[in-house]
Amino acid sequence: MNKFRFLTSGESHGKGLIGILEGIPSGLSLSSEDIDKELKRRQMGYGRGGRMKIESDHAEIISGIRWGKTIGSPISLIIENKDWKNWQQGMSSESNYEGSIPPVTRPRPGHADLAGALKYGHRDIRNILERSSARETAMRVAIGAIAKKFLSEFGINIGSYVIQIGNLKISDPRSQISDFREIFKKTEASPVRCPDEDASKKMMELIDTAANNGDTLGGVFEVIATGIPLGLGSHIQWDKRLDGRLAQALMGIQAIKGVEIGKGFEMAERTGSEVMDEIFYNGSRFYRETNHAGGIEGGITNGMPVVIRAAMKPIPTLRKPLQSVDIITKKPFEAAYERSDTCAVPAAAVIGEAMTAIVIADAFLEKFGGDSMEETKRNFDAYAEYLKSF
Ligand SMILES: Cc1cc2nc3c(=O)[nH]c(=O)nc-3n(C[C@H](O)[C@H](O)[C@H](O)COP(=O)(O)O)c2cc1C
Ligand SMILES: C=C(O[C@@H]1CC(C(=O)O)=C[C@@H](OP(=O)(O)O)[C@H]1O)C(=O)O
Repeated sequence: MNKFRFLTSGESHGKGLIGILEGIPSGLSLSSEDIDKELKRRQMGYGRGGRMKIESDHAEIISGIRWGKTIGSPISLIIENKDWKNWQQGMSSESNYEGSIPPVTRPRPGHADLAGALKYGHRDIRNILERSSARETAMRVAIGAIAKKFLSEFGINIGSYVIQIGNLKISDPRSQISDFREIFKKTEASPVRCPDEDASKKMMELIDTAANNGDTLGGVFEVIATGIPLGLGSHIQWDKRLDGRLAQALMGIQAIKGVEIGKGFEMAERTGSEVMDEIFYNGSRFYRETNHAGGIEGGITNGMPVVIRAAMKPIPTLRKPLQSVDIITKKPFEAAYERSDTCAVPAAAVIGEAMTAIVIADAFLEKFGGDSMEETKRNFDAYAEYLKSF
């Protein structure tokens, strides 16, 4: 990733999150409302725990935007952690507060706790869990919102929906409703971000049952990017392939354990004649009648919508005790529980959209990037003309 670069910093219960991004051309209209509406979508979703009642995320724009437009310099953002007020001493950078809260010495299975403490030489696991927390994804969604706004200027839109919670799967919504806008509208109306109304209710019941049993759930979501021009990514080197770049970006979300493009794993059990998308020509352009490939062949977009699925494991912190060993006493204990999400697949889907937008914006800038929006549009329009005349 190089045309669109970003870094985040910030601990879950620290003062806040910081993000710096570079690569957005000058002249893109952008406001903090554009970003906050995506932050709000990430915070909603049935199954979240007590922390989401404390936070109400807002991105403050620190640099890179003047009078509502990008100026071409790096954009930096801050999102405050409202929970910080409860942690001012425990998370202070000042040495005189050392020891003001007891160290965390009990590693939670399924978290970075044990491996992180051993690797970084910490006897207080808080030094690991604060950064491994998915709180950091709020900033990724803020940065993704900027990527989305940029892409929307070129007719590219990115949405998502949940297709599975625990073992409850819905059949592919794209096989029933052909208009993506309709699928996304139904999704936004569902507390679990699932376009199937009946399944949404059953998914909420499953989440309630898991919570009552002190247990947690994972699931699967799908991200769709429409309006994608043919020719993003490349076959010429492993790290330029767009499918590989998307897989890394999605897998880089906390608790995501599987990613597939198009029919993905299902392709492995079918014959070639069942899953290749045949090519047709209608007198003015090449087209496909199917999209099993999920819009990418040979690492290059082929003009069809890009379709990505990601599988999320169940939330690792459970009210039901799990066996672990204290890193100081070396004695077994049953993990204590304070608060946690029961299921965060709906939120992960919104984060998946953001990561997809970031990767696609990067590939888009590689192909069409100018220093200003005007120049980028000129490059894009010239390419569209070239494709028409091919
Ligand atoms: C939106 C979101 C919310 C999450 N909330 C929690 C939570 O409340 N409690 C928890 O134990 N894990 C939660 N997780 C998962 C952990 O962050 C993740 O499992 C952990 O950092 C270990 O990383 P890994 O699962 O990728 O190995 C959440 C993940 C996401 C994406
Ligand atoms: C704070 C967020 O998610 C958190 C991710 C998380 C984890 O372990 O990943 C644990 C929980 O935090 P806490 O331990 O403070 O209750 C979640 O609420 C967020 O999404 O903004």
